[in-house]
Amino acid sequence: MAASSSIPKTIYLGTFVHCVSLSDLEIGENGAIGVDENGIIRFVEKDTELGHVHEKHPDWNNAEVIHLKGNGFYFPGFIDTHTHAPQHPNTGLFGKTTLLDWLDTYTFPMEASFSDLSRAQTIYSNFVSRTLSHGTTTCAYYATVHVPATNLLADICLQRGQRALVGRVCMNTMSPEYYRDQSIDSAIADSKASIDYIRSIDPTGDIVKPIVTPRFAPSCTSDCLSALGQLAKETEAHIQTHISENKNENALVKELFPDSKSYTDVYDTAGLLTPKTILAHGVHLSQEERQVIKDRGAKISHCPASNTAITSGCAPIREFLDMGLTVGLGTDVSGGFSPSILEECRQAIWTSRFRAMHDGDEAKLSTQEALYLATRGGAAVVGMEDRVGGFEVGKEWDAQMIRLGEVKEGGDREGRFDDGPVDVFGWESAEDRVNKWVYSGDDRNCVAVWVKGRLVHRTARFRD
Ligand SMILES: O=c1[nH]c(=O)c2nc[nH]c2[nH]1
Ligand SMILES: [Zn+2]
Repeated sequence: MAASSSIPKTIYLGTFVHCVSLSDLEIGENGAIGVDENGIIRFVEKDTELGHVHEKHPDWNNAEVIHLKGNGFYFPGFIDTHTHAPQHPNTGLFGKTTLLDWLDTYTFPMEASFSDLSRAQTIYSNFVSRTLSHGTTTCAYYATVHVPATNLLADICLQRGQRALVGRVCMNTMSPEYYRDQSIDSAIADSKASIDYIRSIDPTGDIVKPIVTPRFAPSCTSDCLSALGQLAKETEAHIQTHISENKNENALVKELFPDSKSYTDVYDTAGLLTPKTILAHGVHLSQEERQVIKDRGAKISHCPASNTAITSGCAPIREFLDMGLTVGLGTDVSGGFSPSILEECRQAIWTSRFRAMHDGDEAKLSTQEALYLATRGGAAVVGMEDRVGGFEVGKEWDAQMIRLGEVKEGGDREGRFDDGPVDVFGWESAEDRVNKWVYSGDDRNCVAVWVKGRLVHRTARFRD
């Protein structure tokens, strides 16, 4: 169960930055946001001061007040739409592998070791802390095939207050003997057991929810995929899987499913493409496949760091956005080499520029667009667009407090760099400060994080 925490009614004062559309960032200086005891935003005031707020909202006179000092700003919590918590110890370990040999060399041995619950406890609690410290307030997690360890990951997220979709991984074929589901019946029973457990610890699904997780088409027989589609339907659960990440993988899918029209068709036939489905990668999807995904209302998790690290390719995100697909960002640890969605924003921007070198300048993603994918786009991918992703009355307070380094006139750092890598000299506009953060900020700049009004991470610079 979640540690019971009473949240004081709080007024947050300072600069607020969020995306109002794919291409527009709103920067409100001298703002005030009132968050009630349930973590719901009750008012948003622009260009104001505390006295005026108290005059306008007299029943908030006793509310706690948090002033954001210096040159920082509040930003919505990041949403990681695809990552693998058990692969955290392998972060940065991929050598020159590509997907299929990477799985055999690094991934399966690490995931298999999660039969040991104390190991799972160490790695999962570390990874949840790590992602929170980077401002990730919601995460769609792959766990492993093990029910106890998967349930433990859900326990940890609930206890720490991070919103999470937690999935027991299904893989009944083409996987090592030491790490696979032994039958379709046992795979479905184990997934059902994990779904039931996660719903028992958080019946409202406010913080943790289950997600049906076929690893990817080559790891599951078509009967297993169909049984998982049926399970998702019966339990009204979310679904996550990988699709069209790598060319060798696509060739394998063609060989394993000769009667299917395409990779997308394999999932469609199994009933796995729904409005609650998250498809990671999609680098090599044909136009027809993209249209089927759109027609089914399924969503795309763009994982650019992973796509580059294991040399899968550069996903055509501009084309996806132009045709109206819903897209968010995923760190895809440990194909991806960082747990940070801020890093993923940069990688999405770089990848779009590599596409632009062939496709023309329209392919480029702007800073604003990357931030949109990291927040509102991600919220839509995980089905929480009415609750999180921006600062509006009625939304929940999932936010990070960003503080940047301040260079004092004539001052020297004297060896102190704990305020992060971004130096602000004082003449920068608020928009400049956001850009400096996106291109060179890191977790040292994320000094506090809230989920549904609860403080879930803080550093020494919060309130110093
Ligand atoms: O990026 C990936 N990570 C994985 O663990 C995986 N399994 C199948 N396909 C995958 N792709
Ligand atoms: Zn993945």
